[in-house]
Amino acid sequence: MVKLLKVHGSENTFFLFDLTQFEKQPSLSSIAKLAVACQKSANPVFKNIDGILVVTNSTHPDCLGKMIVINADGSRASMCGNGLRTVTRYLAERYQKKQFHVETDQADLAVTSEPELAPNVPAFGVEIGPIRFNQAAFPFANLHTATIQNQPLPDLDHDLRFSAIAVPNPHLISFVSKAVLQSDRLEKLGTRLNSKNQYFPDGVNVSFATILGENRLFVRTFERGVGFTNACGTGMSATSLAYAINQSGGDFDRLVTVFNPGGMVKVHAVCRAENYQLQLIANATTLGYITIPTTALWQHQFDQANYQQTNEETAYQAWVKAIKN
Ligand SMILES: N[C@@H](CCC[C@H](N)C(=O)O)C(=O)O
Repeated sequence: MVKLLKVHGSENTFFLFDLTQFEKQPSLSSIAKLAVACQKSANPVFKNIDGILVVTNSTHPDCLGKMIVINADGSRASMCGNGLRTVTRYLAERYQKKQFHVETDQADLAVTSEPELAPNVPAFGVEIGPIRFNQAAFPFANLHTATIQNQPLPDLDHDLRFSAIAVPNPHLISFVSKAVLQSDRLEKLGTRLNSKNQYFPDGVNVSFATILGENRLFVRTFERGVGFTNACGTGMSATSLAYAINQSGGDFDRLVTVFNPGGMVKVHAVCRAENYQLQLIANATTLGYITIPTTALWQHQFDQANYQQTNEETAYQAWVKAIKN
């Protein structure tokens, strides 16, 4: 029997798949096929997940585990901010620790347990990084610039300004009006840059943000490998950094509140001597526990799964209602 957790951070929903339960490790390609099969499933527990968070042991000092991110379309992502909070919760509960590191594709990231957002709404804080601005980190091409920092890109759009920040997964960010946010421009640009194109050959996560007030943003993201998502943790972190850089001529230390279609997160963006640091703080909700016979899982026979829901979503939705009022 295989165990999976269904989890979310700001309604960015994943299966958390702990590979330490297997004697013989399944391949990442079989997990990528599983992610794709979930999208095609008619079973509401399986369809519409944003990806699979693979958890394995880490050999790195201080790291309680390693996270590998598989997007909904089976592609691999170097990082996932909302996902990392749920992995942090899983490891924190398993090892009874409040502060540790998690190994990710490009860095061992510091994570912490944070005070609950409301009763039964557990919260965690995760470091987001490494942070890069150079063209090779994305990569991007044919845009006639080495970095993209709050500037027009006429090849992509006739009047928007863009910033590009890799954390380390790639993000293209634009601060827009409410009218632009509500238009189809994000979908069109996200679709274009995540299809075969000459500008972002590996695709890019595209976020449109509106400024609601000082240190208050709303961010919507069209994700690489997924499409529209309720929330993108790395996207909101990169957008908060772009906001802080554009709003500040020198040192900054900002706690930015970021609303998104799935809820709200806080991002602590710090710059000391041009050294940027980001911490993302928000919920890590366990929606339920799945058990499924091993053969059924790999043959994508999801009707054989048993799903035990928790009562955490009710508490989370009550919290979302309260923050909107
Ligand atoms: N939703 C995630 C980011 C997931 C990865 C992204 N789709 C990519 O390919 O870079 C988040 O919360 O950060």
